[in-house]
Amino acid sequence: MSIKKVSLTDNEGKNGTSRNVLERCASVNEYFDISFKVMLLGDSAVGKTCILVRFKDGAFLGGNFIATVGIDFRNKVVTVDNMKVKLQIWDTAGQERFRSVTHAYYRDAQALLLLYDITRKSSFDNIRAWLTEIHEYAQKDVVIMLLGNKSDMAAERVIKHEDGQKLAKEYGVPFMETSAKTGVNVELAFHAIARELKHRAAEQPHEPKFQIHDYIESQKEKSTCCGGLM
Ligand SMILES: Nc1nc2c(ncn2[C@@H]2O[C@H](COP(=O)(O)OP(=O)(O)OP(=O)(O)O)[C@@H](O)[C@H]2O)c(=O)[nH]1
Repeated sequence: MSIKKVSLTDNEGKNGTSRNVLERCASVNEYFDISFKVMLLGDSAVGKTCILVRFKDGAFLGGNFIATVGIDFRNKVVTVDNMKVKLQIWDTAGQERFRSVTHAYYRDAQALLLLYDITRKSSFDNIRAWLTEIHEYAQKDVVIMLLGNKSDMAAERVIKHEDGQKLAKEYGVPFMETSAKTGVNVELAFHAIARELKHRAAEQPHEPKFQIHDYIESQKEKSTCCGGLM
């Protein structure tokens, strides 16, 4: 699989990425009605690339860990209420040395998936610092979702589900635990984001406001047992 981890370095700057983007845009011709940019953020090795690969290709990138260099993206079109919603999903490098590169992309994102690793406390402790960066660089109304990844690693867990929930509540953002390995809640996370963004963009005055928290709770069982998200 060719996704990982090479697109631009500190020295290449934004031009390297623009070229990359144009090449990819030319090759993407799947029909869509509306398009949004989503970014994956969080410490190195929390599983951002694996979550993206699971969602895009339905596969798990096991084996040796190779850190992302700079930033890369993949597109996926999902259907929301008969509307084709294209998610352009940016996978960022979690390593500190790439921060200045990734900051430049925050302001274009309509949604941010912020990940920690349930087996690594430091990745959870750093979530507050990530949220501070988000508030500094992202759009004010950006949709944020907190994900505790690697939920399949029950024996190594150090962050309780309730702790993730509590932190998310403090910041008023939706939360779920995911596993790129088993696929648990991965589709659901992206579908909830797509739905929230679509409703914001195409909201009718007479329609009740979309409630992302309620949607997630109502769909959780379906996504794990039957693969039938609505
Ligand atoms: N068991 C398990 N391992 C995972 C999961 N997600 C990722 N991993 C492993 O964790 C390591 C890091 O995953 P990546 O997706 O490369 O992490 P990343 O956040 O993209 O890292 P950077 O590119 O450095 O920012 C890899 O060895 C993956 O195989 C998961 O849900 N479960």
